[in-house]
Amino acid sequence: MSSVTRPLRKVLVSHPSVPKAALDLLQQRGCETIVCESVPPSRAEIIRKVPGVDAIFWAHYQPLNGEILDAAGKQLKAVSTMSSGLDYADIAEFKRRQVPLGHTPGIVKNSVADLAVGLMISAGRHFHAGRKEIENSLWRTEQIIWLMGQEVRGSVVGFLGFGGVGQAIAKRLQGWDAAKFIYHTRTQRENPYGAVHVSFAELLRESDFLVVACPLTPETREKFNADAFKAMKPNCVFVNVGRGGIVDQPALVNALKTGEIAAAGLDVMTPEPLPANDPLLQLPNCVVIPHLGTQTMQTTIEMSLTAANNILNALEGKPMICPAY
Ligand SMILES: O=C(O)C(=O)CO
Repeated sequence: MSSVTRPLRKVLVSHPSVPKAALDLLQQRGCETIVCESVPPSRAEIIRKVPGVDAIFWAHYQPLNGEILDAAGKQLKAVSTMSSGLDYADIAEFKRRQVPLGHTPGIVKNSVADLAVGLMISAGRHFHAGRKEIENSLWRTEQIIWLMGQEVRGSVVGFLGFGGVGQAIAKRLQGWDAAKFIYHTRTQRENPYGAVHVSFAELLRESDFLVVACPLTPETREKFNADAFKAMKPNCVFVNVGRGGIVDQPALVNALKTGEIAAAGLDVMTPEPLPANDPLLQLPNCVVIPHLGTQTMQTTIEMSLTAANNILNALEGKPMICPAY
């Protein structure tokens, strides 16, 4: 009996640190992986290596657009990112050319939600300001009222966006005795957490913690502007694990300086990387971390496997696990 060997399908992998598990999976399922070596990824290297590939494993946050699709060629059958957010991808261009595009939202929600809860507590209880007081020999043992924070117990926890990440945060906060969960999204979301759909104005007015857990879109860009911060409670702890562009950052700096809000915890900001002399870093009431949402090996490996499976499914004519459109 003669066996027919399928030609190897070529997959360009845009970064050399993609977990081996994903490369092994692609190779075991009949793909040749062409791995770009440059760190940070070099567009020139990608453009040089991408012509003629069947699929692209896009493992970094540079623009993923018509330029890359043109360089790849018309035989391209699948692209998957290794991220939840797709603000750097020209989805309209993928739709127009009917190139399947995948991403990894379901996986990231757990590690991002863990981090969001960490930011709620570290910002709400003044970890950064407290550390600075120690460094400046200003630990006030003589004071009773000093670095007073916001507890989750009895608080209204509000969410802009209540998809996978927002609901994973609410799940983690079950049992923390929040007064209620409220959220603002375009449409109401059935949810087991008793979270109530409210207008954006109510979200601003009522939240003691306000967590941004939505993607950056034309609708959400700079949604948190000077007017929004003015409408928030002075004790409000603002947390952003969505995207920096959802916030007018100078307005946030002003709100934190003037006490319009109490504190902020940011995993995302503008720009990334944030320059070491950025005003955000001067604020004692702002916890800033360098976009660590998915920085655990467990989640990174799972994201890479989901991206590989998105690609394999599309190459085998099946729907992607997490299609972007
Ligand atoms: O997966 C993403 O898009 C993230 O930004 C996780 O933090």
